[in-house]
Amino acid sequence: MLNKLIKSLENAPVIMKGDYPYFIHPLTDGVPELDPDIVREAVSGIIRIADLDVDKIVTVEAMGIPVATALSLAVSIPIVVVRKRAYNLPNEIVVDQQTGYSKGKLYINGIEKGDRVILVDDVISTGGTALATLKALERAGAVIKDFVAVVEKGDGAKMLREMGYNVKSLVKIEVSKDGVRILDHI
Ligand SMILES: O=P(O)(O)OC[C@H]1O[C@H](OP(=O)(O)OP(=O)(O)O)[C@H](O)[C@@H]1O
Ligand code: HPA
Repeated sequence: MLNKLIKSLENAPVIMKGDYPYFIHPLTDGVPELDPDIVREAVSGIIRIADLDVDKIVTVEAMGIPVATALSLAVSIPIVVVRKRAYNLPNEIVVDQQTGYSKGKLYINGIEKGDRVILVDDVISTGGTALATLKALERAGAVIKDFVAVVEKGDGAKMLREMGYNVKSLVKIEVSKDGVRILDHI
């Protein structure tokens, strides 16, 4: 079911960002080109495992957007994009984001108290982005029904599960300077 996604992950090049082994893949980088079949596989997988009894799909710019958009089209649920720039609207929520290779701020608008949401992202790695986003969603009063990452790399998902969050993924991988290894998939 995830044939093309898995094959493409196995063949993904890895570059070092300092000490951080970074895999480059069409779904997580838009590079070199994103085969629509891979997006379809990801969306079918999410629909298979996710709780989609929600009012809004939340994703994080930039590379959560392609998969969240395709999911939104398939299930007719609107998207809220967590942005990396301020709009200074009333009630905008600002949180710090840290990944394995970058630091910044995330800005959340468009979540009302009581909104039932699913968070969808292309990758979870250190869990820094997801944790910041989940905290912001809690501050906004959202009911977080589910969180699905297409690719799970490293220990971030485990950390969030230990904190009590419901974290799902389609493919679990190990990344080293020598390449990507598939550990598990749905
Ligand atoms: O679990 P973490 O270590 O936080 O990594 C996961 C995040 O990293 C990537 O985003 P990035 O901030 O690189 O931005 P991009 O989507 O614009 O590439 C990815 O889209 C996730 O949001
Ligand atoms: O290694 C990675 N590759 C692509 N996107 C990512 N987001 C976090 N880590 C990675």
